[in-house]
Amino acid sequence: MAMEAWFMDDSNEHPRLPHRLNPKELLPLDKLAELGVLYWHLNPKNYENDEELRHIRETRGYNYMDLIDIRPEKLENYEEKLKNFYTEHIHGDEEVRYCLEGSGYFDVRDKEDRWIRIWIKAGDLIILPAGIYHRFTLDTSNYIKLMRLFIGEPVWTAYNRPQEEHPARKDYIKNLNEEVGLQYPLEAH
Ligand SMILES: CSCCC(=O)C(=O)O
Ligand SMILES: [Fe+2]
Repeated sequence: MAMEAWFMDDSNEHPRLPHRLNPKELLPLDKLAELGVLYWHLNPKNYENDEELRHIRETRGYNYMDLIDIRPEKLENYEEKLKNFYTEHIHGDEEVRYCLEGSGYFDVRDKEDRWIRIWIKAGDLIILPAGIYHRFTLDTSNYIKLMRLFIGEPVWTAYNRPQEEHPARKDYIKNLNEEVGLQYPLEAH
C-alpha cells in the first residue's frame, strides 16, 4: 500500500486522530515531490541487509544512522519530546526518517500554507527538505520505531516558526519558486 497523504481539517480534535478533510480524496504523491518531499517504500524487515537502502544511503551520503523508539518506556523525556515534535519547525538540514514499525503523521505545509498530513507506516522512508515547515505526531497506534539518517554528524536542532530569515528557509523558498525542476542539473551551453 502506497503512503497516503491528505489535506488536514482544522478541527480541534486530538492531533493523533486522522483529521481527514475529505475521506475519499487523497493527495497525489507527486504533489509532495513539488514541495521537495521524497519517499521510498522498502522492506522494513530487511533493514539490516537491504541493498536498496544501502544504495539510497550511499548516493545521498547518509553515513550516520540511528534508531529511535517512540514509546514512554523507551524514549527519555517522552512527553516533552512529543510536544516539541508537534511544534511547527524547520531544520537547517534534511529530515530523513525510515519507519520500521508502527506508524505516525508527518505534517508539512504546502505552498499555500495548508497542512498536508502524511501517514508513515512500516517500510516508508521519507525525506523532508531543509527549510520546510513541518511537525510530527504519533497516530492512535501510539507507537513508532524510526531509523534516522543524516549526512555527517547529526544536528537535530529545530527552529520554531516563524523562521523567514533563516538561510535554510530562504533557500527552500527560492527553490520552490524556481519552476524549472530543482532536482535536475541544468545543461551547460
Ligand atoms: C522523531 S521524528 C519526527 C520529529 C521531527 O520533526 C524532528 O525530529 O525534528
Ligand atoms: Fe523536524
